[in-house]
Amino acid sequence: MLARLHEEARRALDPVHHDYYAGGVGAEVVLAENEAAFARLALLPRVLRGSSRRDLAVDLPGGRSAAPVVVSPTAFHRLAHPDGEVATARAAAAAGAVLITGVASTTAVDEVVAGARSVASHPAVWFQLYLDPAPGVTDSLVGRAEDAGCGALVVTVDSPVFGRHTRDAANGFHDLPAGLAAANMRDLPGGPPGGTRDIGMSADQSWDDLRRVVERTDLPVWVKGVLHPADAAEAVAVGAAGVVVSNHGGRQFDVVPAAVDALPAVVDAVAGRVPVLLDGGVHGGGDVALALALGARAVGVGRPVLWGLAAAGEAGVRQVLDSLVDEFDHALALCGGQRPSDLTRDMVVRRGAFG
Ligand SMILES: Cc1cc2nc3c(=O)[nH]c(=O)nc-3n(C[C@H](O)[C@H](O)[C@H](O)COP(=O)(O)O)c2cc1C
Ligand SMILES: O=C(O)C(=O)c1ccccc1
Repeated sequence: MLARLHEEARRALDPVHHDYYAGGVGAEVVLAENEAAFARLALLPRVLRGSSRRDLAVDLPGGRSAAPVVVSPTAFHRLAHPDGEVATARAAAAAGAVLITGVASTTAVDEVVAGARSVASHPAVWFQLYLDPAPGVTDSLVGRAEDAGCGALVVTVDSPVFGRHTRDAANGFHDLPAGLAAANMRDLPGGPPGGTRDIGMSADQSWDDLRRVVERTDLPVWVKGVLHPADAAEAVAVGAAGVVVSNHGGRQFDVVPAAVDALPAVVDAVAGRVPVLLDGGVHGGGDVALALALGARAVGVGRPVLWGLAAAGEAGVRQVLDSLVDEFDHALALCGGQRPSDLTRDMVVRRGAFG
């Protein structure tokens, strides 16, 4: 299903935009590893203890998700489809999935939330942002997310500098086409009147800057892009509500481990104090089950959502989410589980190294 939608998306997209979505940094080692690492793992099902009445819902700081699959933040959805982030938001809300909408969206966050609300009364939409070098810009973005009705903030910390996307450099893709803009970056302090500020990233950001955000908002703050267990502990110490284990889909640094390989140590460091999400390389319900068994409360999907959006707009995103959830439900049944928390680490083995 996902492979077919990716093929349809490839046909629908400008090849340069397809490369932007699909690509990674360096030799794209990490991009490939994220999926390959799942394929190296296997599940040992438990038997004679399941149920035909399965409950997939998970409660997270910032909202409930009907299943442990959320939409990871990805940039520029109107490159994929004219309905852009509104289509994504409607599909996520209809599926009951948490949507993490990004600062780099081509639709302003209040319109994204309005899209979600047009199909569900209490959709969970979270806002992803970077720590801008100008604190006033970060504060304005947080205010926009709060005013829009977002349920949580997700601060991405794996981008002290922007990743060097190999395919974009080869294709000369650096700017959005005319008519599209990073809508959340309009009319910010220090920005051009009526125009958009560049999305700010800085190698000078510190845990103090993150703490400042935590202290200035009532929203739960997730920290996205953690791989080192000590950083996960630091995130908890500054008041993060949750941690997202992620290597940005292989788009930042090509020398890091696969996300799922970094997950267990982070789960151990956090020691149940906050929930842990994982994204990167999830492309089937079995991957969802593996990540949950290793301690993730839920997983995020980035590119699969973009493929659904490019292939068939809102209906395509819905197909991606529904098929992942349906596959996960089937996997849970085959593992003798009734709810996501029935998947435990003792059920995961390394393929070829069991016993
Ligand atoms: C085209 C694209 C744009 C992305 N933009 C952002 C972003 O603006 N902020 C962010 O935190 N992560 C961003 N990501 C990373 C995703 O949130 C997520 O970590 C990654 O895509 C997960 O891997 P997957 O695509 O294998 O599911 C982006 C990923 C892609 C593919
Ligand atoms: O492309 C990305 O991975 C990404 O994170 C991003 C960040 C800011 C603007 C555009 C994309």
